[in-house]
Amino acid sequence: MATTILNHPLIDHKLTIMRNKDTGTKEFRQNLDEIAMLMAYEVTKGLPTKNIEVVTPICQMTGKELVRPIILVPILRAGLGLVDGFKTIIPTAKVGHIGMARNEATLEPEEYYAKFPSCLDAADVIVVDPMLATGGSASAAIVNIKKRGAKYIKLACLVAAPEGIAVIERDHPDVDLVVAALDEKLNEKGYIVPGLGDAGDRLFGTDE
Ligand SMILES: O=P(O)(O)OC[C@H]1O[C@H](OP(=O)(O)OP(=O)(O)O)[C@H](O)[C@@H]1O
Ligand SMILES: O=c1cc[nH]c(=O)[nH]1
Ligand SMILES: [Mg+2]
Repeated sequence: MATTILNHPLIDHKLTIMRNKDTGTKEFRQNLDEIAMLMAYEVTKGLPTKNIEVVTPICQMTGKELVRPIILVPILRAGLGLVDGFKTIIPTAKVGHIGMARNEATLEPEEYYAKFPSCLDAADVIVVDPMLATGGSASAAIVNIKKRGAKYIKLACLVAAPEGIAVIERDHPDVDLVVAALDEKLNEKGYIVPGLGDAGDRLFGTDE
C-alpha cells in the first residue's frame, strides 16, 4: 500500500486560494468542491476492475467494470466539503458518515456519530477529510470503520502534516493514502503549518 502526494498544478492553484486568510466561505467551498473532483479522479486510479463482455454498435468486445461498489465516508464535519465533488465524479457512490471531533485540549479524537450503508464490508471505501494533522481523527475513524467490517479502504486528504502521514502509515499499512499537498509541520496547538486554518470552521462559517 502507498502514500501519494499529488502536487497537481490545478489543485495547488485552487488550494492557494483556500489557504488565503481573506478567502470567504463561498470561495473556500467552491475551490474545495473543485479540488474534490480532481482528487476523486486520482484516488480511484488503482481501483480493481473485471472484464465484462459488451456489444458496441460495431462488434462484441471485452470491456471493464468496477469489481466493488464505492462508499464515500466523510469525517464530519469538514469531510462533508469533499462529498459533492466526489459524487459528481462517482454518482453511484453510497455515502457513510462518521463524526470525529478533536478535543482541542488533548487533541484526542472522539466519535460522536456513525451511519453506514450495509455493504461496507464488500465495498471500496474512500474516507475523505481535508485535514490530516496529528492523524488521530483519521486513524481512529479507520479503526472504527474496520471494526464495522470495511476491508478495502483508501484515505484522501487535502493538506497533511508529516506527523499525520506517519501515523496512518504506522496504524494502517493496508490503507492507500492520497494527499494533495504535504505541509511543513504542526504548531503547538496541533494546527498544520502553513495549512489553511480550521477547515470545518472556514467551511461552515463557525469561525468566531
Ligand atoms: O489529524 P487530527 O489532529 O486529528 O486533526 C484533523 C481533524 O481536525 C479537523 O476536524 P475537527 O476536529 O476540527 O472537527 P470539525 O471538522 O467538526 O471542525 C479535520 O477536519 C480533521 O478531522
Ligand atoms: O490545521 C488544522 C488541523 C486540524 N484541523 C484543521 O481543521 N486544521
Ligand atoms: Mg474543526
